[in-house]
Amino acid sequence: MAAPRVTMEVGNDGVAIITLINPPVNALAIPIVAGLKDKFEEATSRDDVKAIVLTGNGGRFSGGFDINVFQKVHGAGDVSLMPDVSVELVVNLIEDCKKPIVAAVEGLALGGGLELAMGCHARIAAPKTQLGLPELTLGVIPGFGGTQRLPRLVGLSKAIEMMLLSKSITSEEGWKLGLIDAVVTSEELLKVSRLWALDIAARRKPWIRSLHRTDKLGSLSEAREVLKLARLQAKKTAPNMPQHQACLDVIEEGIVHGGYSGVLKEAKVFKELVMLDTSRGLVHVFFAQRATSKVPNVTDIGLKPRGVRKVAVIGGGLMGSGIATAHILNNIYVVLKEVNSEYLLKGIKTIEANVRGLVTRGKLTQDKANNALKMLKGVLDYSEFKDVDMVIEAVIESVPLKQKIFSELEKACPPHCILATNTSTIDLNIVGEKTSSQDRIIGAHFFSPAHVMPLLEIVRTERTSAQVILDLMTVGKIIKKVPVVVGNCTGFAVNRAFFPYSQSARLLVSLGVDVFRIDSAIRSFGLPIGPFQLLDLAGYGVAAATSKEFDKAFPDRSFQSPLVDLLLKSGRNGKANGKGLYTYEKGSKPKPDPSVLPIIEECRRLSNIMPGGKPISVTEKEIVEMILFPVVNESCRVLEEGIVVRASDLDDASVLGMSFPSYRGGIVFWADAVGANYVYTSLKKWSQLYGNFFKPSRFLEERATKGIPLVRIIFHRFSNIFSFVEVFTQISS
Ligand SMILES: C[C@H](O)CC(=O)SCCNC(=O)CCNC(=O)[C@H](O)C(C)(C)COP(=O)(O)OP(=O)(O)OC[C@H]1O[C@@H](n2cnc3c(N)ncnc32)[C@H](O)[C@@H]1OP(=O)(O)O
Repeated sequence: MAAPRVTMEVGNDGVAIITLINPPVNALAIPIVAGLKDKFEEATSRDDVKAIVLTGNGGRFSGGFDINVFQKVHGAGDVSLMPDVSVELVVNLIEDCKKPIVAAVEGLALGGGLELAMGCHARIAAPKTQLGLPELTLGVIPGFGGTQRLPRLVGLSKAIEMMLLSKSITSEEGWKLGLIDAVVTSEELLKVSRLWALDIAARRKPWIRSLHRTDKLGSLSEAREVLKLARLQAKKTAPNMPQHQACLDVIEEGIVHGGYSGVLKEAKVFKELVMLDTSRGLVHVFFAQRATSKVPNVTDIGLKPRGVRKVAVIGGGLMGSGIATAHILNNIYVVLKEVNSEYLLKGIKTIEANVRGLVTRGKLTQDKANNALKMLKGVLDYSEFKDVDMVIEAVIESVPLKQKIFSELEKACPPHCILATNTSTIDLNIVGEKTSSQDRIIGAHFFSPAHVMPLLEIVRTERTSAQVILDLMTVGKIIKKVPVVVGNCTGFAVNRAFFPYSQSARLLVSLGVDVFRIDSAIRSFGLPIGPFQLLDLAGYGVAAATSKEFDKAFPDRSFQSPLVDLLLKSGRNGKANGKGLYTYEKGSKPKPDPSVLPIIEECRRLSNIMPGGKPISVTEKEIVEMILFPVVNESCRVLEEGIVVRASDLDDASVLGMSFPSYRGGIVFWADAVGANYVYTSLKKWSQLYGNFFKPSRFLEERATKGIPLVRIIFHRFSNIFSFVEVFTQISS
């Protein structure tokens, strides 16, 4: 790939076109920033240049500052690696330039990209260009003057919404708001921008420095009211993230003391935020998410994805209807098969309700909803299966039933058809045992609700073909999931790594710790709900069934708690029957139910593991660690067995599938931040006190004693199996 560079061409009309070239998104890498400074200095000093147009190569203006530099800053712990762009380039060389500068924006202008454009004296955009300041998703605030210029261009409330929610808008909306001066076709973009720049030079169009504007900010008291509301909202929605309040403080500085003062404070606060763990975690997740689309021997061997136009879903229960919904919403034709018309009707009704729910929440237009529902057909036999490209089986977890279905599918479907199962526990080799199509059998493990949750675990066996894996990855992206390819084992990657999560919570209860205190500690750590509220939500029947699978697979480290059986015996089944550990009333938050306390006492009596018969005394921090370190321990086994391609895949999957807080970077990244040795010594201590459940794995012990971070693994695939070699050099995850 050619080195990132900035070019300049001066036309006969006296307009210098400065172009960013750094595919694929023209990220503002260090050489680009240096190149921009050079070119703007040159254009300013040349007598033959009357005006300047700034644009991006390849149909994309810029995806913002190069996020790789953040990783370098984090690795080196040295914030001075960040170049001075805000004052030196955007204020001095662009906004205060004595020649007019117009940004010609196409495709996308995000983060630093949009900030450069806002420093220009006008912005012309191609249709449907994506405009936004998503820096808060990386744990920082806009750092090239965006916190100051965006409110001055679109108004305070809209700017706050765009920054705090990292919400981008189109160029058409930008034009209505005043962020964009004109929307023109892609073909006309450069021509119109040149003329616009010349018009500014000749004073036929206004020469506007955004930072100097105040007309859209409203009065000081109005602005303070807007900021106050935004602070309250951010406190609720982003309690553990400092960048939201910091962003509002910096905006306020500019309103009270002027834009330039705001720019200076912004630069200072940016540098503080980029060094925090929040930014480290979020930047890690950004790259982790992109890394999942690179699977050795699948995506790097020249295969082309085959189109998937028609999908059959077998089973119209909660999972099957969610899966069908996800496909029809993305224009993939779905045949839903059920065993009788009653179940089929129920499945179709659930899908309709899913789609209607999105319309009610404003996430889908009525038109799109109607079109989506036209992509669905219910059937009771296999006659429609003769031309399907993929089948996803989503029936109950019964081995004989699944085996029967897959041998029927082999006859009913064309030979190219992908045969996928949504099982969450059963070994895929067993599912496909009665077929001779093992190369087409694959796991498509969705998380409930399947049309909402972003993770798709793609489970491969030793025999699944690379083409089938690639095809499912491609469909996954079309239906807006993040596909993570994992190996075949009980629970696959996410449920396997997190099976100790609920077990350790139940173990703590048996040791005398309060159920609701446990949930509250986990919520404060950053998960949306605690393990017991999750138990209520999943239902105790499901919990009992999955526990059995894990007890069977990992008897050496499974904790048998009587709690779920006792709850079931008392007529409770969680949220589903309105009777759980919490009480559920329409319109109010779940409340702890004091009437469960005798059941919990009985559970402790039966477990009989409290040392000396007395409840153990633990801090909130210890509660979190005693629940999550066993998850880290199991994650180590998942890494050692090569169930994931790379450690960061497990980070990504933990964030998307288990709602592990993204600002902590995912389960493995967090464990490394805490320190493998600390995790190991804690688990060792607890295993001596409370038994084998906490016993550190071989992999963790080795990492901890050798001082190697858990993340440092490179996987190679030999024949069709993952295995790994350790490396002792730093690699990017
Ligand atoms: C000081 C400033 O205020 C600070 C900043 O500007 S911070 C940066 C703010 N910008 C952002 O957050 C945008 C981040 N990027 C994105 O959201 C998306 O990549 C996008 C919408 C630009 C493009 O999406 P899409 O077409 O799906 O491509 P996607 O796979 O995400 O990215 C393509 C490649 O570009 C890279 N990339 C995208 N934006 C990048 C950036 N700002 N810096 C470095 N690399 C970037 C990705 O890592 C990926 O690399 P890979 O192919 O090696 O994996």
